Amino acid sequence: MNTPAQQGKVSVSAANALADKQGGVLSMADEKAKIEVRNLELFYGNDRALNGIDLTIPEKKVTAFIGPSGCGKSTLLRCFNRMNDLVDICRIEGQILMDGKNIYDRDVDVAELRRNVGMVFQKPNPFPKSIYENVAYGLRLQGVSSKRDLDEVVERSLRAAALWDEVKDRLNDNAFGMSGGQQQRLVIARAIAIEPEVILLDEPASALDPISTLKIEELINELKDQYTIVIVTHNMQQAARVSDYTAFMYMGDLIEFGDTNTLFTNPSKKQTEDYITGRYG
Ligand SMILES: Nc1ncnc2c1ncn2[C@@H]1O[C@H](COP(=O)(O)OP(=O)(O)OP(=O)(O)O)[C@@H](O)[C@H]1O
Repeated sequence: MNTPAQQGKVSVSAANALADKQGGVLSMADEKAKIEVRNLELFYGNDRALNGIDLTIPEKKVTAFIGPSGCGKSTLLRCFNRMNDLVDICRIEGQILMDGKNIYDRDVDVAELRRNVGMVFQKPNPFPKSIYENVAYGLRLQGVSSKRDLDEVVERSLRAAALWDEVKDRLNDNAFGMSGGQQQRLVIARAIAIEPEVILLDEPASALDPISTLKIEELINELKDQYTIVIVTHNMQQAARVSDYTAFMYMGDLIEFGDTNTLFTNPSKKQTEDYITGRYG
């Protein structure tokens, strides 16, 4: 159950975020599993980047991956929509179940998987098209051509991405004319437009100014009622502010996973404590 504070606006500081969450300790026992990672090993050539990860990502919650540079956060995230398939030297062992089905089974349609699992990267990557066409892009690919249907989805997606009011009068302008923060919300609107169930965010705010970062964090908080969200972040305060659950990784291992509040205030492993108190990383 979310606390009222979690359902409301995201606090500005990590301290407040954690204070807001007091009394609302979450338990995986109450969650529905969306993604189950089972004994996942991942190799780049002969180098092992993930060492037998076991982890369950809960449905319609925000899960953050934290840990020092190179510990495997992005690598693990990219397994969830099989982005690593694009890396020739990458090989995986183990399983990733989404709604109980192994997404690495031979009969899985990878294009369909990627429609269902949207991804947003560190650097906003709008297409060199109008704001409208960026959001309509995925639908057009699916063969939707009715202007009324497209208009409706474009507006709904831009509203969901908290961007509609800022752009409704310039939908035909090129997306490159938007600020970085607006571009990132546009990319999120583009992802939402094709109605994925899972949204992967790989350091979505690290290239943005503090105000744009706050908007993205508020947006994440609003989207989690509808989507399962997994976010990689270097910023521990951000993880504390936006996530319900946090996974701490170190050198390809999952060291600790649990309720964000507990992980940041009462970690069970010394390595987690050392990291969150800034002793390394
Ligand atoms: N395409 C690739 N080819 C070879 N090795 C890779 C590739 N991508 C990542 N690695 C290696 O895998 C390990 C994990 O990298 P990854 O980018 O997943 O870590 P990370 O925790 O996300 O780091 P950062 O926070 O710096 O982004 C690192 O040793 C990295 O060098």
